[in-house]
Amino acid sequence: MTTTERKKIVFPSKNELSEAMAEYTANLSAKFCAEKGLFTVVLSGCDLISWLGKLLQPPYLKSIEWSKWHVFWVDERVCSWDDPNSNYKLATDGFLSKVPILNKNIYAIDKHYAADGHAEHCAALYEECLRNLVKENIIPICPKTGYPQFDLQLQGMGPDGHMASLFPGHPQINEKKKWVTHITDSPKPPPKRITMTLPVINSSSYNLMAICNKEQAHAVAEIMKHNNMSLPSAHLSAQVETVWYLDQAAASML
Ligand SMILES: O=C1O[C@H](COP(=O)(O)O)[C@@H](O)[C@H](O)[C@H]1O
Repeated sequence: MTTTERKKIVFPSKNELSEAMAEYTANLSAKFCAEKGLFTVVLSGCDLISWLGKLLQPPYLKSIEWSKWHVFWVDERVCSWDDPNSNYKLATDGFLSKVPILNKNIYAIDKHYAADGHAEHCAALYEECLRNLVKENIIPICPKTGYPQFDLQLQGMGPDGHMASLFPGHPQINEKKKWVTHITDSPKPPPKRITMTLPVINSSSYNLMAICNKEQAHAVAEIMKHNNMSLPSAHLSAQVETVWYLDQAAASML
């Protein structure tokens, strides 16, 4: 089953949205840890990490089985791990360093090729890492799509409608062969990035898109009201549930 239906929930503010996102993530963590003994969660960058801060508070900090988490990035900037642009650094400083997730279960971009700016190598190595985890039965292959099936992906959207590092008018959105691809001319800096491809994103069991800003309101309306498929985020779907969490500002043009 692939659900193309977009479930939408509008929250009064960022605070309520963050609380709901924490609860959603914690519930899925409990479900998947009970069912299969692990939870694969894919992070994006930018604002999302600060919203995940609620997971660092009670009851989640103690109740979540952090040692069963396996953490990935839907996209990453090709730069050194300690560069302020790095999604890995953002997540590590703001979230991962504050919870007892095992280091070996955190799957970052290759440190050296990233620091040297080799986008294509970084994408190939990240895909190889995913393929190895499939062999080790950490990530299953989705029987319906044939791509790796993560439990939960947490997405964000830019004002131009991009998600991950899939930008409007750029060819990466059409990639079907690779699991991870690269871009060297991203319209949003930095230009070199790697990104999971759309079939991998949409093979996820659950996809949660969280948006909290009026800058994104126009793109939200283009997608929700006009189904404008030229915006990459309009293509987001999932195998079980696709849910869009918006604050009032992001939903202001609906
Ligand atoms: O550049 C990126 O932007 C998107 C959207 O971020 P947002 O803060 O505008 O929601 C993000 O999801 C992605 O991971 C990041 O690399």
